[in-house]
Amino acid sequence: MSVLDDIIDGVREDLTARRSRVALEEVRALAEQAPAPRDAFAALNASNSGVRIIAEVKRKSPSKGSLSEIQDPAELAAAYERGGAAVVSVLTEERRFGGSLADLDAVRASVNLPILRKDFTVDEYQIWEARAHGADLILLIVAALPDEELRALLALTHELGMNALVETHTPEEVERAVALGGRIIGVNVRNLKTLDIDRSVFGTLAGLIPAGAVVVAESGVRDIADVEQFVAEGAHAVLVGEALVRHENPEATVRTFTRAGSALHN
Ligand SMILES: O=P(O)(O)OC[C@@H](O)[C@@H](O)c1c[nH]c2ccccc12
Repeated sequence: MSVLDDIIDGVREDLTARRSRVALEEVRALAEQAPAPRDAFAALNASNSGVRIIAEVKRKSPSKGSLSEIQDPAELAAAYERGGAAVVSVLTEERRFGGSLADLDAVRASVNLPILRKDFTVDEYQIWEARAHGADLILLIVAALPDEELRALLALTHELGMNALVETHTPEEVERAVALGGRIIGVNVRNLKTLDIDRSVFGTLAGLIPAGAVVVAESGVRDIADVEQFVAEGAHAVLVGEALVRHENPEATVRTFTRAGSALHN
């Protein structure tokens, strides 16, 4: 069984437990009362300067264990916003990433930016839940689900006025993401089946994504040189977790990364 399959099994179990506490109808009612979603596509698409940074609140990971003792996700997210992040990503998966919906709530209350609820989305319940907790963008991992299910989840996302970051790792997955109508397409340079990083995957796959889509490079950014490289290879936005949560000054790091692309891009 791959790491991805294993993570998804845990996600489904946790989902069953949440669903028995809060019924889908209740979550839908909360989603309908939530303030209107922010336009994450527009936030990521503005292309007149620099690279957009999607700054992630990430406590731990299956490959590295604990990354940082994040005492206050709200304060971290506020630092990302001050540094010029375009979107804040909040990992809500609990077992492997140590996240929660409480982290999402804390971040929603502290920033004005669009928020990505970063989780292994396998069920429409999670999309209603994301909206109920104020998220504007959700993650759909192409490797995790067959096309019919992805299509239904993407349709619900758009119906609720949200956007999806459609994540790929192979040329076939990019083809599927494009055929499904993904407007924000991510290339994760980490293979979720093995957890190995291969930064060269980004350049190979970015060229397969048609104009009009927002192209996001995900994972493996260590420093400004990595950001520059992804931008030179066609990234409009770069999603960064570990390098920010480990840094003593996340605000300054986001600011530096944001400027990294401006000389190169268009
Ligand atoms: O910490 P990093 O290497 O900067 O990576 C961030 C982000 O890309 C990574 O957290 C991620 C990308 N796709 C995912 C899917 C699920 C969970 C996590 C992820």
